Amino acid sequence: MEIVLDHVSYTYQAGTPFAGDGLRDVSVTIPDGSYTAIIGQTGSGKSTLLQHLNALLKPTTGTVRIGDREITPKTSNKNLKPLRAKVGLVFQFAENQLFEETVEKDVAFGPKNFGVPEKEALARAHHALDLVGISPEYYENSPFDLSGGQMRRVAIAGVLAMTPELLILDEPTAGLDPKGRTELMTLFETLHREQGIGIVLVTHQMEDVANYAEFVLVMADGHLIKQGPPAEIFSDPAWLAEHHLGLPRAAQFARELRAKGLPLPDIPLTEQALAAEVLAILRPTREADHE
Ligand SMILES: Nc1ncnc2c1ncn2[C@@H]1O[C@H](COP(=O)(O)OP(=O)(O)OP(=O)(O)O)[C@@H](O)[C@H]1O
Repeated sequence: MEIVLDHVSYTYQAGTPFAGDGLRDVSVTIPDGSYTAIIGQTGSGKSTLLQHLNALLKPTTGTVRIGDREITPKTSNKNLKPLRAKVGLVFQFAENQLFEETVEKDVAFGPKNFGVPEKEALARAHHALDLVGISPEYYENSPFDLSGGQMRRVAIAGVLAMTPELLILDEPTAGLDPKGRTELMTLFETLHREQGIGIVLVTHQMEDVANYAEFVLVMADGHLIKQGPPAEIFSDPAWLAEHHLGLPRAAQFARELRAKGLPLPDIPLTEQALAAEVLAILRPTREADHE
């Protein structure tokens, strides 16, 4: 599902002395089925932008088109439910939204609330739990007895049980350990690749941008200040630093190696790509040593 923002601005508490701009004149297209990352320093408008992608917030001015639905400042809140099922939003610390007595009930709640018959809702819940790696032995447990990482997975299963076309993720791995982070990011990548689910990811982790995103939006002070593929976004470290952003570790390391004289042809963004480039340089040298 394509999403198009056309000159969208959003003001929190508009018309009060506490009014503050969340978004300022943002125009952007998020292509159908893409994997898009949104980066920017704290308070730059990333979460505000995300909430426009499933009409949780409506623009103060401008329009948002989500698939074939147009959302304007005047759009009524009625009939937005089907849209929110198609565009699943995983909030920061999603586990805080768990509330049911059992894991199974929590995940089935969304589809049931949407009028899906009990049996099908449970089948969807089981499928979603399987996708996130929660095995049947946990179905009858209270979600609150699980580990933090498992709770997060159950909350994500709740969103997946709605069979969304697009998954919006607000720092989904915040607070998880490295193994939990990798597992979740791999899950999203698999959903994207194998099921064609579009992903919009807000992250402060430049490695995740380099490893997974096809397209990047950079926010600053409510404005969209740059957009493009990761290689383009990460091509100017000085510009990134100006906006309190950094390079992925592999790119930083590659620059240091190059400064020390290693003739790297490109600045790779991922550890895998860096390893391949370094090996390609070392291999002929090693072969020569053996002759
Ligand atoms: N509920 C609110 N009421 C008033 N102002 C808000 C509210 N939520 C956000 N803002 C303001 O809107 C601007 C954008 O905030 P937003 O949360 O979208 O930024 P962000 O880039 O997601 O930040 P972070 O990385 O910390 O999550 C900030 O100036 C923020 O203070």
